[in-house]
Amino acid sequence: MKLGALTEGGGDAVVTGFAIDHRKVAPGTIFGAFEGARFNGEDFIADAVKAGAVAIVARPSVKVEGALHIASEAPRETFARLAAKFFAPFPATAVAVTGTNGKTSTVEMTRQLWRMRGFHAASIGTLGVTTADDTVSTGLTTPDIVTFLSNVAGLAREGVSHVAFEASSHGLSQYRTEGLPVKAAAFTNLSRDHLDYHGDMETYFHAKMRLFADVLDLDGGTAVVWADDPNALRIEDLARQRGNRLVTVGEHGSTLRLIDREPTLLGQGLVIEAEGKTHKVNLPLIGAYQAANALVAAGLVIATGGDVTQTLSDLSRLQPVRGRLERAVITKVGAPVYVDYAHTPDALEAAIAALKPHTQGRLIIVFGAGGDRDTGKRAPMGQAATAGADVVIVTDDNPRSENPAAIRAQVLEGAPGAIEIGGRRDAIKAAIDMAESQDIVLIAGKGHEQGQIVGDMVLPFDDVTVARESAA
Ligand SMILES: CC(=O)N[C@H]1[C@@H](OP(=O)(O)OP(=O)(O)OC[C@H]2O[C@@H](n3ccc(=O)[nH]c3=O)[C@H](O)[C@@H]2O)O[C@H](CO)[C@@H](O)[C@@H]1O[C@H](C)C(=O)N[C@@H](C)C(=O)N[C@H](CCC(=O)O)C(=O)O
Ligand SMILES: Nc1ncnc2c1ncn2[C@@H]1O[C@H](COP(=O)(O)OP(=O)(O)OP(=O)(O)O)[C@@H](O)[C@H]1O
Ligand SMILES: N[C@H](CCC[C@H](N)C(=O)O)C(=O)O
Ligand SMILES: [Mg+2]
Repeated sequence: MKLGALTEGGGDAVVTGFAIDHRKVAPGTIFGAFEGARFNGEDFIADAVKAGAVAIVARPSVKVEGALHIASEAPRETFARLAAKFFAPFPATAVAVTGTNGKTSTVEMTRQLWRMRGFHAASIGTLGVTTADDTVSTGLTTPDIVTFLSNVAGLAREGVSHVAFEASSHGLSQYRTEGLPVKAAAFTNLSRDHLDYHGDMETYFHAKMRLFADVLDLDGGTAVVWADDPNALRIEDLARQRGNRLVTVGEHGSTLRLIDREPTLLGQGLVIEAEGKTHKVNLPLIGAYQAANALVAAGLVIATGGDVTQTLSDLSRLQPVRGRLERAVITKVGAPVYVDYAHTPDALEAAIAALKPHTQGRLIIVFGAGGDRDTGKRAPMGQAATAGADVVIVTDDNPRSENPAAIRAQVLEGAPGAIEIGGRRDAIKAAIDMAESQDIVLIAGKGHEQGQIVGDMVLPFDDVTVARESAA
């Protein structure tokens, strides 16, 4: 592609790719120079030009020599728009999910529901890029803009027509998922997380709102809203103002109204009112939170043309999502051990509430909090665990650069009297050894993760495997 086809005054120079890291610049690359949290990309402009960059997207005040300066007050946004032109075409149907908890589950369920209708579908998020054939990890929930757009374009080349992606608040505030038409955008919920990055809840909420204010298609786009969240009305108002269609789901929903939910042995029976009819669904997953995510996923499928009755009936064939209330093993005495990715106070509450109706004895929880992330959520996580579980074991999550004992102490502030066992393997073993036949063990915080981040090292660690080894 010629630079002139992307931007005015670009001329005949050939564009070969896009990069936001100067170390990835090759001859013909357009380099995006952004101010970040740790570095200022503008410091690497000269190096990028030396490496062959043909154009630099940067603020107007910045000096660029030897390449075209594409000046913009919002360089991340401009870069995303140009990169999207370069990487297009994309799958015809793209939808995005934001919210504090439930994004991964919802995009995965959406992918499954589309697949049941015979579409070539994919999802992108914390679990990586998932298609019917495999899952490829990207490292982040919302990859950087170049990885994201090239992945989505690659999916289109493979014949994928439907893609559902997670839009994390970090990703939204850094314009990591812009540029492709988004036909429907979903909001799952808002609760405390990531205040280390966003500062306060209102700023955090506004980062998420960007999905509905800027990213969702203006023409014909649909906002899908979990109507039982206290912030739902703010999203609904915005969607109405912009003239977007609305699909609302939940007890307060009007498109899919949840009338009843009864836990069964292996799942739950849902009664849903839609289009004036009552539908009964046997969802093969436990927990109110999984019902919520399944309904949001159904909302996205309906928003992109799915038939209401068919979509609701397909919910009974959903497969579990990796690391979300995944039953890892049943101990020798008969206690089931679940692994869940709850790493916020609200998620812990939801995971505990999901297991409570299935527990005849005690609920034993093992969890910790990640290092180098929101420290203010630690004590509330301790509180949520103590309020809901009968036995609380506080252990390590991913300490990263922090002192693990100090993280545990902050969690324990909210969980006085809890048992403290630093090593995650020892903690899981202790919980499993302690469990009697009627008890349930919940190992929370790491879900599908395959490693424990300690300092700069990633040590192999999988909660499911460790639980199985401990129960053997
Ligand atoms: C805080 C945060 O989100 N940081 C991400 C962000 O960094 P940043 O823009 O602040 O970048 P920076 O490192 O300060 O560098 C500034 C610019 O200089 C460039 N650079 C930097 C160094 C160099 O030698 N050359 C160079 O060109 C960088 O590529 C960047 O464009 O952009 C980088 C490139 O895409 C990401 O790698 C980085 O993720 C870090 C590693 C991270 O840990 N992110 C986590 C917190 C995150 O994003 N998490 C969310 C999860 C949320 C959820 O699911 O709840 C996610 O979406 O994964
Ligand atoms: N709708 C929900 N309401 C409350 N808690 C939920 C909900 N969905 C999921 N959770 C909790 O959050 C955990 C993470 O779920 P999931 O991975 O789907 O969320 P996510 O938004 O993708 O998280 P992340 O921000 O880490 O990417 C689950 O294991 C569960 O404990
Ligand atoms: N996407 C989440 C993952 C948290 C997982 C937890 N195990 C931790 O390390 O804190 C985040 O970046 O906050
Ligand atoms: Mg996720």
